[in-house]
Amino acid sequence: MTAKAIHVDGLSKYYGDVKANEEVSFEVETGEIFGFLGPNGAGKSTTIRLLLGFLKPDKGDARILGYDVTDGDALVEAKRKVGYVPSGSSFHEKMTGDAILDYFESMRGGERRDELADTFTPPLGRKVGEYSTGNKQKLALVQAFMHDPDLVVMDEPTSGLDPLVQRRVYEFLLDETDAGTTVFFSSHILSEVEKIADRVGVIRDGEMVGIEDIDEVVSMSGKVLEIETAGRVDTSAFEIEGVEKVELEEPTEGGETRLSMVATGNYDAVMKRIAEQTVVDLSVRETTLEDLFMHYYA
Ligand SMILES: Nc1ncnc2c1ncn2[C@@H]1O[C@H](COP(=O)(O)OP(=O)(O)OP(=O)(O)O)[C@@H](O)[C@H]1O
Repeated sequence: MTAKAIHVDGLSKYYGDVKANEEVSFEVETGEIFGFLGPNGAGKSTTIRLLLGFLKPDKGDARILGYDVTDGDALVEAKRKVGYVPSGSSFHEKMTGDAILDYFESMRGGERRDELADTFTPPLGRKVGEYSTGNKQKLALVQAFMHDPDLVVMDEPTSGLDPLVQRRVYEFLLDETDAGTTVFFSSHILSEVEKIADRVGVIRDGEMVGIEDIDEVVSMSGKVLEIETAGRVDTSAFEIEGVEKVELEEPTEGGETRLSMVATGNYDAVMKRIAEQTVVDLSVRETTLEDLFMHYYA
């Protein structure tokens, strides 16, 4: 049986009294994009640093590409096949981008260096101290992929990038995973995870609170309906099978009532019930990870 790209079982890490990770378990399949989602301080960077062997776990197992990250020799082997984009890359400020890439190339190869420099265009001839945050991030991406790794672990990879470059990164990652590379990335941006990930793990207070398939999340959660009606409506009007989270705002001074709900099917019954009202405004949208996020964090 081939090893999972990432295998984490019961991983726990404490900084003194501070719980950073507790009993975190998940697996990432080869070729998938796994989004690791949570707000600031949830424990994402700690998991990533444990995965790359920068920190030792207090408890639990972590394997990347089948290699035990707590075994020094295995970790060295693994790192030849793994790329890493740290959070807020901290390259040596006095070195040029080219010199930094030379250094990484000497350690583990760089057969894709030129191609990636063309894709992300960091100003390689300049010293990193003169780089903008976005340029540092571009250099980090070239560095992480230039040895053609099997697995790339990224801590908030698109922070500091403008929307156009972000899009280029998303397209690049999707192409890479089509070609068999596995991508694990952390984010606190829900729309980003939703755009590119196959699955998402949600971390809260150091604990994994949910692992969901993106397609299932979207199809399971149905449509969000927001309605504004003239006059009062009671939430009981929408006590219909397949309608959930009916919320009512206080009527405005003009007497309009705003209602929102999530419909997971049975749309005909919902629409008929809506048609009984005097509808001033109506919007329908797919549920997003934002809604999922609220589900876990509310
Ligand atoms: N070196 C450290 N010493 C003490 N506490 C730490 C240390 N590093 C992280 N923590 C704490 O551990 C918890 C998890 O932090 P971590 O950086 O892993 O979260 P994160 O989800 O990556 O957050 P962010 O999105 O802000 O980077 C937080 O409470 C944080 O304050």
